[in-house]
Amino acid sequence: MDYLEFKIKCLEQFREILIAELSMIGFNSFLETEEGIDAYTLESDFDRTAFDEVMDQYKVDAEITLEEGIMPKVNWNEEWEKNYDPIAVDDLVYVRASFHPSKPEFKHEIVINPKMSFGTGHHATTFQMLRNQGQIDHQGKRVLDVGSGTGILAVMAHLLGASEVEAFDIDDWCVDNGNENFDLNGLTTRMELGTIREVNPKGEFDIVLANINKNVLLDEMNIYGDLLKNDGFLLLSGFYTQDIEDLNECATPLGLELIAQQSKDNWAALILQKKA
Ligand SMILES: C[S@@+](CC[C@H](N)C(=O)[O-])C[C@H]1O[C@@H](n2cnc3c(N)ncnc32)[C@H](O)[C@@H]1O
Repeated sequence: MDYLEFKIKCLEQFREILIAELSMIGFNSFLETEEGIDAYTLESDFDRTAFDEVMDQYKVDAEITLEEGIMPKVNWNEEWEKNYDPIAVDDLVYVRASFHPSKPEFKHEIVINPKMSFGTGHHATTFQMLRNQGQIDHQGKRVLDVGSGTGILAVMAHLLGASEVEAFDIDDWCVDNGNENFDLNGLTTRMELGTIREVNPKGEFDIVLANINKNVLLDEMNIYGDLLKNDGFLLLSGFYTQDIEDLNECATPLGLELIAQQSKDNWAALILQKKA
């Protein structure tokens, strides 16, 4: 898959609207730069007419100048080999890429080819989510993974014996990558695209996993609570240690009781349990 790259110089106050307009015509990644934005789209998704229309509309007011190119083909395996070492979470699980040798001495092993998605176990949030999953009985349980990224937590749930795992993410690059990782780890479930409101998961879950960010978690906490069975577990991360209180204040009135908390590199992770 080739990605097209557009380096768009523009006035600062037009960045946001240009990102919104380009998102609507299929661009899926943006980098804000000193001079404007770099925008990326899959070559196969690119609609030249729609793009030219957006540029024409804002060209004068936003003082746009444009440079267009194809993102150099990346040899992902080489990139990963340079940047991605395997990682062990305690003695629970060994996370590696497909080009790393296996380590049979670990109880569980996850193979993640992360491409551009978040979730290799190196970040303190993912690491602690995996560790907390290891504390919870997943055997025969129904698990929901919100903001699944590479799919690493969904894979962990599967390895820990979950009978059903549902996963979704708002980023379609993650969905493609997540499904590749599900294939690599023997999960037949498919990652879906969207927010929890759009995906609208059905039925109740024993475990809900959500490593996203403070604002999304606060906004969606009542939905997680509604989706949980009584005594079910909600595992959260993606926020700083100083935000634990805010998260807990939002969770408590929903009947979600904080039963464990930890921090690593100032990133927090919580285990909450739904009480009847
Ligand atoms: C911090 S990463 C976590 C990825 C993985 N679950 C892990 O633990 O490593 C957060 C993920 O949530 C996704 N995301 C952000 N907002 C979201 C939302 N409202 N609903 C679903 N996914 C969201 C992002 O695209 C990203 O892949």
